[in-house]
Amino acid sequence: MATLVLVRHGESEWNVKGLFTGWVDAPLSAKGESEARRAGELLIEAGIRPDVVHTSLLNRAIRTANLALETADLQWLPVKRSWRLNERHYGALQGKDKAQTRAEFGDEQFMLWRRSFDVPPPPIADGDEYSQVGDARYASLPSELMPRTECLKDVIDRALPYWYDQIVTDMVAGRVVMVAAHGNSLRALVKHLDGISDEAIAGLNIPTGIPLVYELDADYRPVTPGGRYLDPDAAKAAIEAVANQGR
Ligand SMILES: O=C(O)[C@@H](CO)OP(=O)(O)O
Repeated sequence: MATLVLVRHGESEWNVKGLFTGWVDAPLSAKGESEARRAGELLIEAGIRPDVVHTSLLNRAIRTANLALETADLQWLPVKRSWRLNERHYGALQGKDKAQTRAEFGDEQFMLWRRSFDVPPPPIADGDEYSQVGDARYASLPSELMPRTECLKDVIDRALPYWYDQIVTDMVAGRVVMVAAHGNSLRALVKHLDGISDEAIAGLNIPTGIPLVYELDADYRPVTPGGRYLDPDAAKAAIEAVANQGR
């Protein structure tokens, strides 16, 4: 049996402002930092000690992992990072206010962009102030792999190679793996793990900063579908809050 810990980064300053974030490198809010430390405490309380950590290339996930590991006295753990764990690229919506977008385009379009499986927002222009083209952290990414927008299906397509090549490989080697990533990149992994349909995935939201633990069988499938949040009550309330963003 393998143990996998998924942690969405703590609340970011752009979560507070209600802005579409995507690949924009928004920092954690003060509350997000304490959520990240709490994630470390929850790991200690649950007696879970990761052997290796995977993060995206975005500071909010990196800092969440750092703060959780510092709290759990595990700063020495090996860490691997990849753009493949980044948040979904939100295209031309990056930097836009969620409530204003909903008011302008209506509920249906807003939710299609936010939660549908295969409808991406319009692409972002390379010269846009919120484009990541030219960002040094993606310098080794071939232009054809650099997203200008993504739907959840695109995120699954770019995250699964990393899942199989890096995360599963670590688990095959007997390591407890922690992944610090994002609302939509974790939705992609959870969809794969739990075999959630393209329709049902629209209803799945991931709360910030609360570790979600999966025990996986020999085929790296969940023993208990949905895994378990280490603080289920806090997770329930936080899931509601994510679902209601922009309202
Ligand atoms: O803005 C974003 O990048 C994401 C996560 O914060 O938002 P949403 O939950 O609307 O997909």
